[in-house]
Amino acid sequence: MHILATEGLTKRFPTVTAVDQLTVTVGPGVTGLVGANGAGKSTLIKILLGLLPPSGGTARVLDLDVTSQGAGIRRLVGYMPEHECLPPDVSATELVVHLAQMSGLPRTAARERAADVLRHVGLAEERYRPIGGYSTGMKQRVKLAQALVHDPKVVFLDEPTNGLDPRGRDEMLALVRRIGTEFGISVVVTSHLLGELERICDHVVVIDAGRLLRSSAIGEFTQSTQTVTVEVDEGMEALAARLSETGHTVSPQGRLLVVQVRGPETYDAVRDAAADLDLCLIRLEQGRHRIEDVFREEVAHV
Ligand SMILES: Nc1ncnc2c1ncn2[C@@H]1O[C@H](COP(=O)(O)OP(=O)(O)OP(=O)(O)O)[C@@H](O)[C@H]1O
Repeated sequence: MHILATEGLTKRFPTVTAVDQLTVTVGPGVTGLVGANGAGKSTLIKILLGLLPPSGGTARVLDLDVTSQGAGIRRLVGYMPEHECLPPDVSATELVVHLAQMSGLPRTAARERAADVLRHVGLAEERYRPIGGYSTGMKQRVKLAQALVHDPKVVFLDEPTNGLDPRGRDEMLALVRRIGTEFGISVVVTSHLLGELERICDHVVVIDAGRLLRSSAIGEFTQSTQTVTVEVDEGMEALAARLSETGHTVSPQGRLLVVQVRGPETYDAVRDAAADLDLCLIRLEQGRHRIEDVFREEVAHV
């Protein structure tokens, strides 16, 4: 079953079309929703939660319609909003227990469940202190805990690494990945940093100015642009010429030669060319374009 499916989904604000004829489906697992600031990620999430009515098109989450079944969707989906929205004068425990009760759990179960999720997100003793004194990283964890407390099937995490330092980012990304793998909850996570999502997602959806740019499994993203880096002690020009003759695209980078991989035969071609030319092959290293490079190329072609 699809986690979500949209068809021609559109959201117009008075001066901007934030989501523009978006047709996309997302399956289970960890999915990254990538786009620059203002691309329409938050607007899309709010529509999917049934919090913002679309101007056109349709969207379903867990097979529920966003315009008529929003409450049903919010029972099954957890939401971590982008911006800070936490009350400063209550503790994380008080807030998360309260929200667990709001979602329908009796008090004892709510307390147990809140303690569990706060532990999972890495908030220990500090959970009893008022949130106003927390660091940004701790506040992000509280937002994540409240998204998980009603045991959702899916969570929408809007820029969970926002405002975090590099270590905080790494920890948050690892946590997001664990939610998808160990907890078995499907995740839709947004970021404007493509490199981040590459590390933790199974699937990536790229949007630009509200339009779908690409939706594919992480492997497909990088496979089509695979390269191999070759280093020889000398004779790089001759090797480059020979590989070009066999139809390969090569580009010298300093002492290295980067060859576009067309298939397994590319590795044979490099080996054979080096042997024919009697070159000493020092390095043959598989490289992949990062999603960021793929994204740049696709934007350039739009
Ligand atoms: N309530 C609103 N009224 C008018 N315009 C809005 C509203 N909400 C969003 N927008 C506009 O819609 C566009 C998409 O905004 P959105 O917040 O969805 O982007 P985003 O990809 O989440 O970016 P960011 O990460 O910066 O939040 C932007 O141009 C924004 O200014």
